[in-house]
Amino acid sequence: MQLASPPAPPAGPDSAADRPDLALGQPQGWRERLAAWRDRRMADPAFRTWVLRTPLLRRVAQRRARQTFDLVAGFVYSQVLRACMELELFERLAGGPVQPAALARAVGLDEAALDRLLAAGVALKLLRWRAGGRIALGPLGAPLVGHTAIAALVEHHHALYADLADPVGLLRGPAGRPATSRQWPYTVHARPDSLAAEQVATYSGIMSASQPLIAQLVLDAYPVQRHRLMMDVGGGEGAFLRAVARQAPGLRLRLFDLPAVADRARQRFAEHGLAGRAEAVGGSFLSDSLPGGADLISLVRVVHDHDDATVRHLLRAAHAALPPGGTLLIAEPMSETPGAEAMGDAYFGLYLLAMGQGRPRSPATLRALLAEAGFVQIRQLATHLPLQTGLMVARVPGHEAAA
Ligand SMILES: CC(C)=CCC/C(C)=C/CC/C(C)=C/C=C/C(C)=C/C=C/C=C(C)/C=C/C=C(C)/C=C/C=C(C)/C=C/CC(C)(C)O
Ligand SMILES: C[S@@+](CC[C@H](N)C(=O)[O-])C[C@H]1O[C@@H](n2cnc3c(N)ncnc32)[C@H](O)[C@@H]1O
Repeated sequence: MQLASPPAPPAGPDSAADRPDLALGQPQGWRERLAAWRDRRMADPAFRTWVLRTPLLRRVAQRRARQTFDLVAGFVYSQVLRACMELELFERLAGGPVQPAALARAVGLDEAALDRLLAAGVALKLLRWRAGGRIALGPLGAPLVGHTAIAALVEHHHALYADLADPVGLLRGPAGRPATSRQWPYTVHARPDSLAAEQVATYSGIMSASQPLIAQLVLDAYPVQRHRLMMDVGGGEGAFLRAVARQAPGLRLRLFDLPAVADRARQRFAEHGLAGRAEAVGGSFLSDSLPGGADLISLVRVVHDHDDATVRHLLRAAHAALPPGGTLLIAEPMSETPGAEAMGDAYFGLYLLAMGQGRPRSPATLRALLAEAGFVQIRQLATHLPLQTGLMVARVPGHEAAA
């Protein structure tokens, strides 16, 4: 089989790669020069066409083309998922395959419109066709049945979607407050401890609803039961501590959060029969000292919400509130998470930008901040599902006085 040779590199200004007016960089060393040559070839339409016609290379090109198309069209896929969730299709299919006509009547769509959504859902593996033209759950849709955590997160994305309609505008610094930042009022309020109940209700609800994505993963990775008193700082309505209470019956629990949030947590503890074991303390770690007495402090999805100066203050406060030998546990999406890079640096990077403060941090960055605050024995814990959460533990130097 005679393989056509690759086309000669393009010359002249018409090649997209040859825009000297835009080119800013220069390769340094042979590795970068080789990479620059490769990149220029990939920017050449004739070369891409040649690769797609070359059997040994075609599969690579097709995979890259699909990956690129998914980047281009990903926002459409997200909205297909949102439509399926808004119409509760997964729950309606949980009992087995359904005729599209019956589903159309149930969701109030005309059949042609529903057919368009069903075809998209099948293409995205959320749904699948069954014999007789019936529609059923697909491999990605089945785990979403009754998944209130993901449903809550998908529903709350309307603000982020609006903010990312103009991503460069967001990056340049939006004229007004991004819609996402309004969902998290403690990021824009000078005295977050003065936030009223109605101002904290929505975000606290989203966090509680999404806590199941995190809690068991943390508890599988770290034995909280080895401690006496655990204080969850920024603990929200206490969903994480309620999971801890089930896992470690002997552990005393304390939650620290803004007063209006602590009130919600106190009510939830009472509702779950934990009033005698779990206390909720209202305050702000920006202005108040953290209560002492805990030998384990957790920060679950808190550190990434804040810029470095606040993080340094918070870590020093945690260090001061722990006894010698006390432990700090940080659980949150982290940058540079192997296998979940897009989650850490693309999703949370832009999410926290739209939130107006905070950033995803790599374990190495967190390690440096923890060491700066005086923590030692800093280590990252492996989680079986890197999606969404990295875990780090650190200790206050010294040994705890004998109990
Ligand atoms: C024969 C059988 C039964 C199976 C064989 C095949 C097989 C093994 C199938 C596996 C099925 C299975 C177990 C699937 C599991 C699927 C899972 C676990 C899916 C999980 C998806 C998680 C998602 C999509 C998480 C999304 C999280 C998001 C978007 C989080 C957003 C968080 C935000 C906005 C936080 C905000 C807080 C702030 C402000 C940043 O601090
Ligand atoms: C993203 S939520 C995480 C909640 C919970 N840890 C979870 O993972 O579900 C961040 C939490 O930090 C709390 N928070 C924000 N600023 C605070 C402050 N200055 N002092 C105390 N808590 C604060 C918020 O009220 C909220 O409950």
